[in-house]
Amino acid sequence: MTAPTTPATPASTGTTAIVGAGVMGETLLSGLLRAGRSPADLVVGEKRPERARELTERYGVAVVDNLEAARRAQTVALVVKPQDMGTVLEQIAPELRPGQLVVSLAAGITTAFVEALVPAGVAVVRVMPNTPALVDEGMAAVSGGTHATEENLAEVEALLSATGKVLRIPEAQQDAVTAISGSGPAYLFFVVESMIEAGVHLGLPRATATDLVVQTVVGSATMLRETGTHPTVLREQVTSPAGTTAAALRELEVHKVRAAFLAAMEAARNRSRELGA
Ligand SMILES: NC(=O)C1=CN([C@@H]2O[C@H](COP(=O)(O)OP(=O)(O)OC[C@H]3O[C@@H](n4cnc5c(N)ncnc54)[C@H](O)[C@@H]3O)[C@@H](O)[C@H]2O)C=CC1
Ligand SMILES: O=C(O)[C@@H]1CCC=N1
Repeated sequence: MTAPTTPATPASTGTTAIVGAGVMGETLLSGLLRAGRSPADLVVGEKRPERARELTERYGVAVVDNLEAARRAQTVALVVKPQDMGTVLEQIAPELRPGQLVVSLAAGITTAFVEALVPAGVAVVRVMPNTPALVDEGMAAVSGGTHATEENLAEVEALLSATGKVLRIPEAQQDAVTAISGSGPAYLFFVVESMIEAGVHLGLPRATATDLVVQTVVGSATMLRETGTHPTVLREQVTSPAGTTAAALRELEVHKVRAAFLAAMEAARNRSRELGA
């Protein structure tokens, strides 16, 4: 039996800055607040003024310019698009000082890229999170850069374990991890959408089809986690000889769904590499 992950309260690590408060930045921010961090210990850098106002109203956090965020913080989490990382690092570099920790959550961006743009003595950690962190069911993978210490990695793990499970991995695996757990929620939502549409096609009301699909996904995911049983075994348990499931699975094979997942995840891994090149 695998125990569900219990969100932990992050250790007190001084002020944390979140630069880039879009989907993932807000996910991190709200998770830290749910885990008991005080809004006074958090500071946000966000370039869209209307978004900045929204975050201050919703969470009571200070939104300041990026330089000020870097000045105030001990740990700076960068949650902008990979294409914006160079600009943001160049903006904040004058305020970064030895002993600070920079955490990049951007797909593809390597610790070497970040290290080349920050002063010597600034530690760098790379993270690939995912959006289920919004409901404390996130999956984050963490890799240390050249100068990251055990203490730096432990701090980032504590920050992220507030919103789900955390794995420490070699950085060489980060692009593949991005293709699995980083982008993975989108594949599952796509499957859910497809199943709901199919239910509607079979004549069910949309609301009924949605309830059936969502609970089936939650129940199946809970079985996987709580029993620890291999998915093949669980699938076989549903598949009666010459039954309905066998008929459906044959169609999934005919339509090459397995091959499609392999191609899709290779494409995501390759795109992650390109973003970091
Ligand atoms: N959305 C997701 O599921 C995941 C996203 N990520 C990574 O998180 C990062 C952000 O992604 P999203 O949140 O989806 O994008 P987003 O577009 O929702 O958020 C990016 C935010 O950064 C702000 N921004 C851009 N330039 C800025 C600057 N110079 N200073 C301050 N703020 C600036 C934008 O206004 C925006 O609010 C990306 O690097 C992505 O690879 C990683 C894992 C999952
Ligand atoms: O689509 C993207 O590039 C980001 C990284 C992983 C999930 N979303």
